[in-house]
Amino acid sequence: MNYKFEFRPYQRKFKRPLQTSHGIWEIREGIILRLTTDNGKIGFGEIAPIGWFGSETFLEALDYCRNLPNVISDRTIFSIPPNLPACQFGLESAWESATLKTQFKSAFSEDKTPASKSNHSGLLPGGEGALLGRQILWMQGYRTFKWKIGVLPFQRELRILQELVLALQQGTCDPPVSLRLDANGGLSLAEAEEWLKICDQLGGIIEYLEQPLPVTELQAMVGLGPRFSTAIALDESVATLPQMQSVYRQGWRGIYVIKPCIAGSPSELRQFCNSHQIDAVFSSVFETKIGRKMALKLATEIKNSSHRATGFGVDHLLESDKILELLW
Ligand SMILES: O=C(O)CCC(=O)c1ccccc1C(=O)O
Ligand SMILES: [Mg+2]
Repeated sequence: MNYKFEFRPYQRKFKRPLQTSHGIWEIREGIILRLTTDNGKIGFGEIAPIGWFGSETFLEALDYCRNLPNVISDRTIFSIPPNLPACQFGLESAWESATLKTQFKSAFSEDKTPASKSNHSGLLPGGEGALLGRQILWMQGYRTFKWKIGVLPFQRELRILQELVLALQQGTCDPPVSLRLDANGGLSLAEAEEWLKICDQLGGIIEYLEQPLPVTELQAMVGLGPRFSTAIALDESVATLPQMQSVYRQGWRGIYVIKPCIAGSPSELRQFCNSHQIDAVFSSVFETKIGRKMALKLATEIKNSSHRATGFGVDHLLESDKILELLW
């Protein structure tokens, strides 16, 4: 089968530049794809790379799209090289929605009811902003939160954490409130041990510490696991499917944060997750609703991921993606 291939680059600003231990992020750039079948069916997809996280860069993805012909075949879609995982995701998801028997009602609509918020983790603003951010996200229905650490000096972050935890512990809640800490690979081993000790003392409210050490320190993270009761989740270390396969082979049986939009081919991701009993948390890369729809579909299909909140509570950090409707 052949498909007409069209693409539109987009830019979306963060309301406030996002600070992680990798640096500052001001604008999310991505590409919306549209495939049209011979009989007029349309499918949308999204390429939302994060170069600093281990996928191709936006420019590499753009270059790939610019070099594709106006008409492509199944062979093109299923032979994208592994160094372009966000392109694999974008094209294959556009293909899936164009060839699906029942088409999505609208590529641009999504579920925004408050009830759905409690299944998502809300990403708190960095630093002190987390405290006000928690109040707002709480009122919106979030009960799982994530906060970035390794950004400010340790003592300051510790004081904010203590306040945050006190606020979260007020009143009772079913299911219980939980907080995830994400270091984005920015801690030293000694700092990671310090944070894990503190987490252990907080009585179970910390669901996990995410990517404490850099990608190169897998064995050290494996070694931390049994020494603390707070769980460790890998994120940067499992950015793409080949990385997931590699850390699985190396014995990682802790949590995998899966960002479908940069992981690679959706069908290969389904296959990997359904053939290994991995503890998965699905997470956003600040994609638009186009990429999110496919990412959440995967999260639902992959059975063993159901008990943990998914990390898609991020829209409050970005300008609206309404402009998408004007692309075509
Ligand atoms: O996972 C979440 O809850 C929110 C998404 C998130 O934190 C994130 C979004 C884009 C790039 C990196 C990360 C990260 O988890 O480090
Ligand atoms: Mg992370």
